Amino acid sequence: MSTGALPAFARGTINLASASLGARGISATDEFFGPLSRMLADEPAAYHPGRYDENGKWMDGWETRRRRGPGHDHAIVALATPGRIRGFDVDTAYFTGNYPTACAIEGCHAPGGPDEATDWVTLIAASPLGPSAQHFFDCAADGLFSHVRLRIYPDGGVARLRVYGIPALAPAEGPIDLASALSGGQVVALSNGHYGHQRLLAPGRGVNMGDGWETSRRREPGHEWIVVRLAARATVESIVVDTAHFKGNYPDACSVQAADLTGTTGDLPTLVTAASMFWQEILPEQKLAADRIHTFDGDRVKRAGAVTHIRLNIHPDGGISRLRVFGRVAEGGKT
Ligand SMILES: NC(=O)NC(NC(N)=O)C(=O)[O-]
Repeated sequence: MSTGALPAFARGTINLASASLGARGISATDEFFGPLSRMLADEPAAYHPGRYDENGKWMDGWETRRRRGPGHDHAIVALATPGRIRGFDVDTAYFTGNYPTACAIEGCHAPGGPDEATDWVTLIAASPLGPSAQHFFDCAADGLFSHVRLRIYPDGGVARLRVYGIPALAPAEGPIDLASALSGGQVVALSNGHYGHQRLLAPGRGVNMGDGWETSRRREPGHEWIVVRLAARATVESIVVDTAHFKGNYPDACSVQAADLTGTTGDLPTLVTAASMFWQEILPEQKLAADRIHTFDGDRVKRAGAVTHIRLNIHPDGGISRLRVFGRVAEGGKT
């Protein structure tokens, strides 16, 4: 089961198999005890001792029935976005008498969906699994993958599959959201993330107040901030700040700074944090309102040349559901 500690290969990646980022189960040989979709849930697997449904014990994951003949079960997952895969976590949390004895994983790049003619590449050769534990596998495969196929031998349950990778930046004619997690935008430092920050760059609108970045109440002078590495070096044209669901705790105002860190401090949080004190302001302080999408564009966003990082300041504290930073990729491209 999940301990929260991630291996080195997961650094700087996102979970490309995250349901809340858009990953989906495409097909499975069997889903008798637990549907494939449950294996992609973002939250750690749970166990409810007394919970049964019409098929048996309710288990938090994908679980097939006991095979009574040859063969093995497998399932195909469409990743949230195509990307480069760095590694996997095959988590058998709470599957103690019904975990598969081994798994293997293949990948393909088939944006329209795999079919009979699709070429699958082996990413993880058949490897043993144990009861109720995370199993980390690193993956050095080159190239982009849009789907993975998980094979389990011969049958059983997998609580969670996490696919750690780096999203590919899709080519675009006009401005794109360079902060989007699905393009490769990442939070690299922040002053306070007491109630979470992981969903600030997620696609779509927040479903509730837990779906964004929220600080604790600030009890001293100053303000809170968060630094985002953009998916590519780009010129910023507009900024969207969405306070969806933040009604009694939206920030009074926000401002944005930016910098081109190409070839400088990298993403070491302490260095980025110190340097960001002097970044140029591209959006001066703007008042915010509760539960609303704020679009800052035109002359309000100062043209600052190509930048790789932005810092969103919120005055003095509060919650932001989503941040979008629209711009055009500059010469030199991906950060
Ligand atoms: N106690 C169980 O979990 N049994 C069975 N599984 C479910 N989910 O009921 C099985 O055969 O693996």
